[in-house]
Amino acid sequence: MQKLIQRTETANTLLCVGLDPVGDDAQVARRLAEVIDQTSEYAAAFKPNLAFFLSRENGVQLLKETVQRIPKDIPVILDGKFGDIANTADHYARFAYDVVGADGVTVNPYMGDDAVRPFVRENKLVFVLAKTSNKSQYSMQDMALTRGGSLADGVAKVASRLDSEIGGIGLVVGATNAEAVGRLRTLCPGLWFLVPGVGAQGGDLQATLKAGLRPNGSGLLINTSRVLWQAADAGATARELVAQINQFRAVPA
Ligand SMILES: O=C(O)c1cc(=O)[nH]c(=O)n1[C@@H]1O[C@H](COP(=O)(O)O)[C@@H](O)[C@H]1O
Repeated sequence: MQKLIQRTETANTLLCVGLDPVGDDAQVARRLAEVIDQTSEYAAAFKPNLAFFLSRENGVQLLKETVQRIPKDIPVILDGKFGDIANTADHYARFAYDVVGADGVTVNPYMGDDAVRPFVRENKLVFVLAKTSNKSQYSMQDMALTRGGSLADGVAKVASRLDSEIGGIGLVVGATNAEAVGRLRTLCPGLWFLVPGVGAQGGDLQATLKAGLRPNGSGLLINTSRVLWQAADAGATARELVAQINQFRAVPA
């Protein structure tokens, strides 16, 4: 968390550069290097999505090389949406942190908090899926709990409790539903939110920032992946996104 806060403050950015590489192997290695080098200056974090690496031969090697190329002061969140019993989760955690060298992960909390705990380590970030950006998320995440609120609200409460107990927990909240961003911000005033869905999925950047920024102008990591991968000039696109985001942030005291 310290690394993330330090990076967002030093570089004055909340942009998370998503790395979802598509193309043939030679193209992909070249393009990954290009996107990382061009966007580093503007990146608060990088988020490689594991699926896009595992879908190719030598994907783990490519992922390791990708993480090694990222400047050491920028946190890397491995988006694996991991979620299994603690014994198995421990192996996913070893993969993410010890093999790949990530600073954080995304975790699916469906199996309960013992599926999340193995990812908590000193200086690591664990982003728990709460209200996702996809179209059919509501069929699960809006389900009413007998104790009140929705399943997404319940996840937010568990995440808050875990964070105060062991620290290092954030939420994944899609930018496609600004109202939900605001609701979860009310439930979890202090947590960092990883927010995908801006760009290719059509999320409303302005409404998301308005609903989710903490009063100090931080607390959100705005992710975009395809937009940067496909950009003719990824650096200029990242710079423009940071400028748009910073317009809505409170001026630091
Ligand atoms: O956990 C995620 O990062 C995630 C959660 C979510 O609710 N929605 C979502 O799109 N994502 C991921 O964020 C990235 C979005 O990519 P773009 O739509 O291309 O910006 C992909 O890697 C998704 O897997």
